[in-house]
Amino acid sequence: MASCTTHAPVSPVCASLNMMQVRAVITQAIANARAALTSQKQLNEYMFRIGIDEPLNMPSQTKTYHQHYAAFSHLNQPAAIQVDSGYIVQYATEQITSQLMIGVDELNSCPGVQMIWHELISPFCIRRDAICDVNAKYRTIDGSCNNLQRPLWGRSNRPHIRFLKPHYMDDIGVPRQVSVTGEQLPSARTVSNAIHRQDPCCPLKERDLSLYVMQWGQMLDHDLTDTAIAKGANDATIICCNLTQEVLMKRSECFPIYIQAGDERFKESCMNFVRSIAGHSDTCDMGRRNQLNQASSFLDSSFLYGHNDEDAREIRSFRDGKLKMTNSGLFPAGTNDQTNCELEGKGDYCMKSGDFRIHVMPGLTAIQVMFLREHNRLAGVLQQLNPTMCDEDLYQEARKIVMAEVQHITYAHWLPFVIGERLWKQMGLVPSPSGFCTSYDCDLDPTISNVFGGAAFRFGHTLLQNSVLFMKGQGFHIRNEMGFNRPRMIFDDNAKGCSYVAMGLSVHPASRADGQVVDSVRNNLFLDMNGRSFDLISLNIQRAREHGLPGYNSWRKFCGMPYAIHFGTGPGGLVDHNPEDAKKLHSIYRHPDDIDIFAGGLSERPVEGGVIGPVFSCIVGRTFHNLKYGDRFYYENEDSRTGFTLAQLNSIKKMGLAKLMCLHFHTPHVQMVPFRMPGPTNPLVNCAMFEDLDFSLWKQ
Ligand code: HEM
Ligand SMILES: [Ca+2]
Repeated sequence: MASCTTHAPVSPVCASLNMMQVRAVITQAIANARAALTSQKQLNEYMFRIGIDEPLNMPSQTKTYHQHYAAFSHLNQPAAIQVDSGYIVQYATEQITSQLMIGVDELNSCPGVQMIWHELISPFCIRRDAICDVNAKYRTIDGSCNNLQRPLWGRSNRPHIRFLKPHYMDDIGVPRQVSVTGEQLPSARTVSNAIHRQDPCCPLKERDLSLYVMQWGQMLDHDLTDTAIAKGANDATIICCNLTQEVLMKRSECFPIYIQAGDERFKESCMNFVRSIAGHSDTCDMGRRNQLNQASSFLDSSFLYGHNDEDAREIRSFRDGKLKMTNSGLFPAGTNDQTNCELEGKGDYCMKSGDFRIHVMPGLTAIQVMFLREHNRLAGVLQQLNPTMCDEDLYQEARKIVMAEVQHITYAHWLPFVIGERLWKQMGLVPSPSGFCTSYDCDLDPTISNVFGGAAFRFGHTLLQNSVLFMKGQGFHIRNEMGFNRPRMIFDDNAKGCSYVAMGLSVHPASRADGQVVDSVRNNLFLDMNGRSFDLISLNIQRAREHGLPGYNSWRKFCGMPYAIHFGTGPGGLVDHNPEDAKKLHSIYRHPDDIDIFAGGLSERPVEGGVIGPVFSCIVGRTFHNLKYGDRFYYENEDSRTGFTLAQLNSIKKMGLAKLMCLHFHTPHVQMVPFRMPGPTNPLVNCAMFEDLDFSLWKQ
């Protein structure tokens, strides 16, 4: 008689395994991983003690370029506690697969192996979980419980998702370093020099787009991604250069960038590069290395409100629904961190906002301040209308409106300039002109993908100019190097500096999106008093390799485009590149399969009306699709508990960046579309002409 229970057939590999032996191998691998972790920590402490690793510096000291980098790449507490478990899971996975000589996917398909693994790893595993209030009216801070069936989707401090299986040399976690021909890949710096060097003449301007397109992009990036990077003892910067080969081999988080002799900028042969920490899955499965995103994946203005509860609490005033704000309308100093910026003048301090990277460029600080002011304005008006509303409700309602404004400006106004109108429409990203447009699909995972943060959304680096346009008086240019992590410009003239920086963005053309990147970040990133600096583009290329991101050709296939089998621009080749760029790629790569995703993607011809090429547009478009359709709180969704009323929504849809600039940057007029340069088709308009929200609709 046939049995009613059906068992999945056990694969021949699983059936051939001796479970006693498997248990012994796993036990030993975990023990080895723990021992390796201990010796890593001892080595880190030693390197710190003997002064090789660089400590976080004191506020009064001038920063080195490493300390500037450290000020930008912060490890949050909720990520820091996962470092050890991530290390153990990854190290043990490597050992088990090599000992048993069986691939990780096959091992994971054996129920017996899985059972033993989970039993033995559980004491070292930090399992993630979330308890949801299904009736909650508002988003959580960390993004948990957005999807009520999968409450962890999109939460902060989880690994990225992968659109494609990673490409590691050992299939588990060793970065790609070898060409498909078997030779070494060109160094990331060599690629940067060959493909991304700025034409010495001048960064040509991008059509008529203003630098606001760039700045809005970085703000979005800081809403969506913040990859955790490994730190040494006491949060020191791990140093990977000038070490003996023996020590370097022992520092598993090191992946330094080799610089060829005769480099146009760097005399030394090594650029420091530290790997992102290994993050494990929610249940600590055996698996390939993946990286942790400290940001909440949703487009939820977490750059302002914080990606975790601790940060969110620190920036709230807990009075009248407002965020903490100084009399000059700036963020106040954090309670215990003055290391994330460089103090240059009397009264300078490092501001505390929802995202740690607020100071990296003054334009970013200004746009964050704009939303701080907007939040407090909204909370104030809501309180006037509804005097009995408590702090919590005022905070949440104001936050809900700010999040909707950011989503609206992003989807309705910013995206078409980036991915072009055709794709914007094709991918269903256009908000409806008025009314609801409910689009929620609970099966869509909105978690940010590795390739988005690790490569595609870094496209903004090509839009940068070499200077900040400071609109004090007639306005003047200040080199970017004077602005990295330095809030001085913002504090200038009793904090009016913030408006001078912000207004400069709207009248400063973006650099052309041609794959070339200005020297201020490609040669002089975080330039310090010793004349030392980084190349941001080398970091991007190396980062993608160390995250295991497959090469450009694999992403062409992912996007439904034909593989390039030669370096020509005709059929079967690099059909989305100009001949000069294809030639540059040919000059350094041995095979089209070797082309790094950042280099290949950024050097594509932009799609019509956009600033990025077809591959990056496909990845960015798909991400914003997931962020719209996979977000239960997306602003256009009709939901009587969590959404807006029809009239409120229509009022929000009339808001734009121009109005926000008028409200918060002391200006009498702004051009219609601040993402474009002012001109005959985009004239300056008196601020009184821009509509504000109809607040009567929020009277309860
Ligand atoms: C304003 C000047 C900017 C500076 C100084 C800057 C600097 C940096 C640095 C130092 C990193 C980390 C590199 C690494 O080690 O992997 C980074 C990452 C990144 N940048 Fe920029 N950036 C700027 C503008 C932008 C813009 C305009 C965009 C997008 C439109 C952007 C998107 C990104 C993304 C997506 C990442 C990866 C973030 C993560 O996953 O942690 N950046 N940037
Ligand atoms: Ca977010």
